[in-house]
Amino acid sequence: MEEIDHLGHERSKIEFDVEAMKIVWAGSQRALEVSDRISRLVASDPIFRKDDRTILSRKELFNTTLRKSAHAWKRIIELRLTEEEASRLRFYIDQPAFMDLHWGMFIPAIKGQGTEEQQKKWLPLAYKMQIIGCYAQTELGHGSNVQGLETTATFDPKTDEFILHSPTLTSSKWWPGGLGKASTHALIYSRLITDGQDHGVHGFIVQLRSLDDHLPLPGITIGDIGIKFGNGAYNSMDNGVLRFDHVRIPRDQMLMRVSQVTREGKYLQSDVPRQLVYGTMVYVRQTIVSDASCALSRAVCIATRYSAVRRQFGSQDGGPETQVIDYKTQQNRLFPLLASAYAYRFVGEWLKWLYTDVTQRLQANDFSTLPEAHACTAGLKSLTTSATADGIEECRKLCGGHGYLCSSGLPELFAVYIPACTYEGDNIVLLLQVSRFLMKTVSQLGSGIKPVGTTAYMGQVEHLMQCHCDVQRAEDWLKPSVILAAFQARAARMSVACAQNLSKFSSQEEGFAELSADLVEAAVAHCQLIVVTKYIEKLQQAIPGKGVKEQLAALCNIYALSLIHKHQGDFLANGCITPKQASLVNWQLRSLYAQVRPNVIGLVDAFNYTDHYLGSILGRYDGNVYPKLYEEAWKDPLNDSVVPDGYHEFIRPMLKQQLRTARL
Ligand SMILES: CCCCC/C=C/C(=O)SCCNC(=O)CCNC(=O)[C@H](O)C(C)(C)COP(=O)(O)OP(=O)(O)OC[C@H]1O[C@@H](n2cnc3c(N)ncnc32)[C@H](O)[C@@H]1OP(=O)(O)O
Ligand SMILES: Cc1cc2nc3c(=O)[nH]c(=O)nc-3n(C[C@H](O)[C@H](O)[C@H](O)COP(=O)(O)OP(=O)(O)OC[C@H]3O[C@@H](n4cnc5c(N)ncnc54)[C@H](O)[C@@H]3O)c2cc1C
Repeated sequence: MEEIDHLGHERSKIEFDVEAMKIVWAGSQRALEVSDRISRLVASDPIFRKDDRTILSRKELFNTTLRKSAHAWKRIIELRLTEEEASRLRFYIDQPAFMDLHWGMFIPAIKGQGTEEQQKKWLPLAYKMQIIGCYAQTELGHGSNVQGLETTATFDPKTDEFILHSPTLTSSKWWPGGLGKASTHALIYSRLITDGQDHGVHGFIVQLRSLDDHLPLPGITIGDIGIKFGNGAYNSMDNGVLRFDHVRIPRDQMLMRVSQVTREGKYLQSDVPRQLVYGTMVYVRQTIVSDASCALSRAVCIATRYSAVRRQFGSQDGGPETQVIDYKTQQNRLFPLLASAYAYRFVGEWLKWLYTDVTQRLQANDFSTLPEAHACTAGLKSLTTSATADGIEECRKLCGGHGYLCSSGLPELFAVYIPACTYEGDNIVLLLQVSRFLMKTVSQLGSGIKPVGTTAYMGQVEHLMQCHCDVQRAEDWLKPSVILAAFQARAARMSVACAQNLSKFSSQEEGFAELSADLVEAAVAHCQLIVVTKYIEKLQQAIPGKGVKEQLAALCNIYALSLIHKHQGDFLANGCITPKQASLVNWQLRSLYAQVRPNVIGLVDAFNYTDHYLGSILGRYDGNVYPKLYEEAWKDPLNDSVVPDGYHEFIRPMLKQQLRTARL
């Protein structure tokens, strides 16, 4: 039977080159080719099916994680996939698994904090999957406060070993992904004690389970922490609990790039900053920003396609009803999310560059950009994950009732995504780190230290404190210089106001505690400025393809102006814009929505997601929603029998009881 493209009419209206946009989204022609090939490979392999996830029991679900991971590894070897291809393969399999932590944290931690010798010993084993590693930092009692961790690693000079111990219940490691059932090894973050002295938290490679029978090694208690939010979803991951009872490991299993313990038990601190022990978190936070663009684009793709298929009200003379995507309220909720997905893509690309740059500098013992890298990764991780989590939920609502069905793909996406607001640093805790960095920058303004990088705008603080927004007509809001000036003035004024208020407290600490809500808002304003700036810089590059740059520019304006609208309280209260200018923002937004409306299906097609990856009937490429929803309903196990199990036990006696009561 010939397949009908129910979105064909929409696709015929597209005014730009979708294939060229796919390259922009993927990052390069080669990245697109890899992504396209690997996503199809996954989609065509029955072992990677995922449509049954929500009805599997926890054990069955975890079993599919093991099966999929083993099969993926087999395919990686058979097809001799590169590291990039293998990482795309895991991405498109789209099932949280211990492998994510092995490749995403265990290996990067050894690379970042291990000496050359340690890397030579451990990395080949990890690359060949001869050991499986996880990242065990968080404890039952402490997650955000890393300095509060309680696990101890006490050096025993007699045997040249560390003794790992969990002295309290709250020191139990709690949460690490892959720890519960799969990992053989872990990177354990624990307090280093030598000669009775506590040197704070350091990383140690510890074997947890036998490589022969997978049983925990002596002194180790280990298990899964239990079922988490949402059916299926993150429950494919074995987040674990772990306790040590005086477990001994050789001295050379402490990661020694930042500091060392000698054979004699002497603690040596090299001249690299101690914060490098936190380096893996910086690396992962950077990847989480790009991941946010993936999760948000996925939800937006589903909501956009479905909004073009769905019709409700507005039928005249028997004609078709209105596509819900044509309601201005739908556009006002959906199009800023589409724009955010693109914005996060570009800021994610830039952050990757920043991270590579800081890593190269660190190799050369240049630590000058580390504080900025920490602030940017922490802040952008926080900003993008919070907005993405909210955005996925908004997309569910944009799909009306059907969005609540698991077959829409949105409930599972939401459940899997939301912990991103918590893991790798609670979003508020991370924003407070950004505000600390901003307050330091403001305090140094008069000292001759010139702010650089993402805080360079603070160098013009005097101008930014009193400048006026140059908007007379709605179209003036399309000028990048006008948008940037407004965002810079808002960010600078909010930071300066916080700094001035902080100075009224007797101690910095007390001021920070009291003003933390304002400080968080100032940090958000700064991070939004970074995203807007990086998007505008992206548009200054050559971008080939008919109409591609125009669409990206329209989305950039939607991103920036919808933020001004949403946060107009900030912009107005700080005098960055006038009420008249705020209302012109809305006029301009409506006109931008009209400009992108014919192109939105093309803009989500450019994500190049297969139906398998999207995992959504509402978001199907062909828009054939209703027959497939109808078909899917019958697959539910409840429909295996016409009369439900339990009818004779529960329903029938109740009905008969009612009959008797009615007769009385
Ligand atoms: C593949 C995805 C799957 C994800 C699976 C999830 C995995 C995980 O969740 S792993 C566990 C992640 N845990 C966290 O993210 C914990 C969050 N907490 C922290 O990162 C830190 O404890 C802190 C940053 C919130 C505070 O650290 P603390 O040592 O108490 O630092 P201070 O606030 O006193 O700051 C001291 C100084 O250090 C700077 N700094 C802090 N972190 C970093 C860093 N990562 N890199 C560079 N610099 C850092 C901080 O800015 C301070 O600087 P100064 O103000 O100049 O003194
Ligand atoms: C799905 C998932 C996977 C995870 N995977 C791993 C893993 O692989 N390895 C690992 O080590 N850990 C992992 N974690 C743990 C994770 O990193 C921590 O949960 C996270 O860092 C938050 O710490 P917490 O749980 O201690 O939160 P808490 O700090 O207890 O936060 C509770 C509340 O207190 C607030 N709060 C805390 N401190 C402050 C402050 N100073 N000022 C203002 N408000 C504050 C927070 O904003 C939050 O609202 C995972 C967590 C989850 C949910």
